[in-house]
Amino acid sequence: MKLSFSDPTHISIWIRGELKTREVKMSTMGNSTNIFWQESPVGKLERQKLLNQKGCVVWITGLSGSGKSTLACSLSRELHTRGKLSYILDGDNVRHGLNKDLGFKAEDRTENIRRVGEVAKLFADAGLICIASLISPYRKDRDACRAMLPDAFIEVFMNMPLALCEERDPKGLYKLARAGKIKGFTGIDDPYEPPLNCEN
Ligand SMILES: Nc1ncnc2c1ncn2[C@@H]1O[C@H](COP(=O)(O)OS(=O)(=O)O)[C@@H](OP(=O)(O)O)[C@H]1O
Ligand SMILES: Nc1ncnc2c1ncn2[C@@H]1O[C@H](COP(=O)(O)OP(=O)(O)O)[C@@H](O)[C@H]1O
Repeated sequence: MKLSFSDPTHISIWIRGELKTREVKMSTMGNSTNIFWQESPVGKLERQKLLNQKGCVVWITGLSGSGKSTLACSLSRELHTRGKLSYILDGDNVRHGLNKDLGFKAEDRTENIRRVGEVAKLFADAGLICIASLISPYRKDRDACRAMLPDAFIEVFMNMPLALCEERDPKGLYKLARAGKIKGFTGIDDPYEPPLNCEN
């Protein structure tokens, strides 16, 4: 609970039954000016203890049809069976809500990955095992997510040949892309950059 704000550079808050004074710095982040970091009274370690697990992000990347969602679902089910709390952020699903304003041009994909990376970071901070399954075709975008989560980012590459993914084509999208009815489809006329430092 915030108690006083008389000095603009310090606030007093109760943390675990103790009144502490914390320095707060006013900052500018992107277009957000005059903002302060609000400390939480419950710390990350306390959340980990409550949940009996450590938060992290399992980032599954690969071509459409490579098996990302299938693996995400099996992993989540297995973790649940073992009493571990997880949550899946699937590209298709996130594009139904948070990222429905984004398409598939390069800058939109980059923004898609950035937002999912930020959300995944919050889930991991909350103590969950966050499973992100997105094509995430550009190495620099995945690496930016890794940089946000030191020691808590597990990158899993679904290393399936394009020919196999295309043969599976469960949504018929490769067929449409080959027919020129979808432009900029990953693996066909948009690049996929495989990881250089994945964990699998
Ligand atoms: N142009 C193009 N390229 C690739 N994929 C396309 C495209 N258009 C639609 N889709 C469908 O969108 C799903 C991928 O969304 P993602 O958010 O994972 O993509 S990305 O990470 O931003 O590249 C992807 O889902 P998955 O097949 O599960 O990978 C497709 O169903
Ligand atoms: N290990 C696997 N072996 C054979 N088929 C698989 C395997 N994993 C997924 N599939 C199948 O491949 C297709 C694409 O899987 P999916 O998980 O939807 O891929 P993605 O999420 O990468 O688009 C689905 O029909 C799925 O049943």
